[in-house]
Amino acid sequence: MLPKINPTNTQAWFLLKKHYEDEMSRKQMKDLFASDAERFAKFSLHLEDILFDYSKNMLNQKTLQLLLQLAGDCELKDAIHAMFAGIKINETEHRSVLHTALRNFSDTPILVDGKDVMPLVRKVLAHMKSFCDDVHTGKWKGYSGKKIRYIVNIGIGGSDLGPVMVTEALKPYWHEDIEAFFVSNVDATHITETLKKVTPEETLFLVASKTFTTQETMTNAHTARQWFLHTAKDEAHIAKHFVALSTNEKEVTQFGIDKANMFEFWDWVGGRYSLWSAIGLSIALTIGYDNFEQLLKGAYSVDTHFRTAKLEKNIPVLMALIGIWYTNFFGAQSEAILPYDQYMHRFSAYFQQGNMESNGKSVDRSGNPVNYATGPVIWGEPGTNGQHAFYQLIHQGTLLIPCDFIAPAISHNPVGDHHQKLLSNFFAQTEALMNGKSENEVKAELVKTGKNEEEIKKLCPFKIFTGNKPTNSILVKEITPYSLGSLIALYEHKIFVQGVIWNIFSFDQWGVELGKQLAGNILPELLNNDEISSHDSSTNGLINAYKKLRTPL
Ligand SMILES: O=P(O)(O)OC[C@H]1O[C@](O)(CO)[C@@H](O)[C@@H]1O
Repeated sequence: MLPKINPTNTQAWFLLKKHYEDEMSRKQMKDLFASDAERFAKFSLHLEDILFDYSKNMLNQKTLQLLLQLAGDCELKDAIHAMFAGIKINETEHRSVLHTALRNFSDTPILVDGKDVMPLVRKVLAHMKSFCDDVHTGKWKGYSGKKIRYIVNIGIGGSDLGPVMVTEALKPYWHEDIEAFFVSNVDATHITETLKKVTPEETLFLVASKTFTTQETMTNAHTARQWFLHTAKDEAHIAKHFVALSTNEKEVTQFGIDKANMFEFWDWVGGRYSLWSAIGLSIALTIGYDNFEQLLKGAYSVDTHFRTAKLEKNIPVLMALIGIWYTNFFGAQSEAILPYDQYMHRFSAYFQQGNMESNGKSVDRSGNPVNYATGPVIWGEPGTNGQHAFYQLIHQGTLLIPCDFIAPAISHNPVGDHHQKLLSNFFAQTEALMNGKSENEVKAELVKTGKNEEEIKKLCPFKIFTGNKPTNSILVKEITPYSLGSLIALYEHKIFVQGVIWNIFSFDQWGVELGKQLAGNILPELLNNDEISSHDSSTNGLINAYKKLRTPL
């Protein structure tokens, strides 16, 4: 069990508030740099090929010491131990939280209800490996004897976003004979457009759903099945073209997928933490099993760091505490994740679910409403595109938006000076966000352009940058399966630490249920043209207008 401590009742919270009000709310980050030549060395950490620079934040040693005290007051170390030990910290669903077991390369057993889960984990990994080998070598053939060329993963949320993000981020590692597609939206356009690109004889559908009851996934899977049978005719051929990645054997067999073609995982794997499980089969098929294993190993290395490093040297802990500092003391409401790597273009979308489904909660672990802010809005786009879209607001808007900048030192596409240009923008942005541009600097610049005094006075306010905008910089040698695994695990553990301190349950997602329930009520109402009056006037009005509009002219 996790402790039930209201963080605002801790001594650390009180001291942090005072520290913010008396000291840090008035500090300029550039002064912190000017007064300490060692600031970068003091506030940055290395973990293998990853450099985490958190020096461009509104913090000093005292801030860190108080944030670490907060972690102590909220019994973070015990919570970390509880998660890794398989204690049922997902209390509202009475489940362990063990995505870390899926990438546990040690010999340590991990017990759930007194039973070691590691033999099961290894068994499924071995099944995934032999299946990948069979598909890649052509031993596994489609019904007409052709090799599998296309993988279509049908899933949504965690059963889609993780595999999409990882396969996109690792495109340079794709198996040369395999092309992967991902279908998630219940909008028929998604499956229709995908099916145009593949052939029934050469396609393997992976129906990825923890529950195997998710409306979007089941609808798309049935449509794919029909499309397949339209050409293949014989239902017996389904066994060669449909496999299931799920925890729900009963539903899988009911759908018509042979138990032998089911890759199992377990209720202690959260949907948004499931890419390491059988849900990662699309990843393993696309980049090869060995690369998938490297992804797991990169995450395992971070797990070890997270479990064993002192809190003050612990990167995910620091990432989490810095986030809490801005959310709860500066009033920041969102955080941007900005990868300067085009392949990582779905990284922020992936952690949008990771963070927001985990920590978008307003009831604490005792069931009471919280009296403090919890998870912020997470968003972002790859650099440099974002610079020409929304950075204006980050630089000069009224909202404080802490940003994470992420980039590889080595590009997979070393063409001309593209990568130097890309990284010059990364470094320039974090510098500009921190330093800003003062009135004197703006005036001096305008004088140089030959503007007169009146013009300068008029223009000056618009050209000032206050600076003091916080950023973390994460530099990675190269985006490889291993380093990507590490990066993902860093963010996963950040989310965990924040949930512990905010005294919320990070591993359930009751907030997605109501919409699903109501859609279930509304769907039958859309199947006829009767006028509806059972809802509020807006919902009735919209449904009735839709029924009129859909009638062909
Ligand atoms: O894998 P499943 O059971 O289809 O669920 C898909 C997604 O739906 C949710 O349960 C709710 O959106 C997510 O947590 C999950 O990743």
